[in-house]
Amino acid sequence: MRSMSMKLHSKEQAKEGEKEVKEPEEQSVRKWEPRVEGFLKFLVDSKLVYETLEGIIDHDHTAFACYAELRNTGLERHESLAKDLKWFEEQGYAIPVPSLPGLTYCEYLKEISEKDTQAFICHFYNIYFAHSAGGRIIGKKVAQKILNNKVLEFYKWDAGELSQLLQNVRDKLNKVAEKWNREEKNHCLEETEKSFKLLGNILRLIIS
Ligand code: HEM
Repeated sequence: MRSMSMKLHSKEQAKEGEKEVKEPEEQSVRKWEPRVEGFLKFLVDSKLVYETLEGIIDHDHTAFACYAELRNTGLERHESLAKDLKWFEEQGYAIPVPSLPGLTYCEYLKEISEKDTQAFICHFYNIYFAHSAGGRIIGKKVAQKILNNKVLEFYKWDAGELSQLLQNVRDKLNKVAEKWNREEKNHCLEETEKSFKLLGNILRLIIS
């Protein structure tokens, strides 16, 4: 899954990226000119996506037992995002309602979680791992440019060393995928592009 994702990065986003820059969020983060309003839209939509994802994982699905293996990984983000939004509110910012990119992604996640485990797992991987890699770079740059270097809860992992948390999840995902045949594995990989598109639309809110 990792190599599939790395190929879909632009050359400006990551060294291993292969895509030419076409969309604004594919430019180097150094060139971004974020504003708090856009960043808040991004945080609100991200909270909705993590809430949806974590709700699906926590819900008892008898037909999709593998989701239960992905509970309590320490990567969960919706509570930290709730704290960050509360902080912005206390600073006097108006918190926007969720916008189309977040709503669209959530609808899609709910839909595939019920009928397409392989696709759902691809999104699970990309959402958490994108945030821990590029997401942290973005968080740092945005904080430098518009938040006086404040480190938001979204970018802190209290459950343990991040590299170890990620490794545990990689192991769990590999265990889940061991049970799939080649066709199912390919189907999971093919979903990567969709995940880039949907997450890219949410990222773009930062510079909207
Ligand atoms: C501005 C946008 C982005 C930037 C700057 C960025 C940057 C990066 C960087 C620097 C890495 C680390 C490569 C390494 O290990 O050396 C990475 C990894 C990764 N990114 Fe992104 N990325 C962005 C957007 C995305 C999006 C939209 C997705 C998926 C929907 C994504 C998914 C991933 C994944 C899955 C990894 C691999 C993590 C792992 O398994 O270790 N990234 N990204």
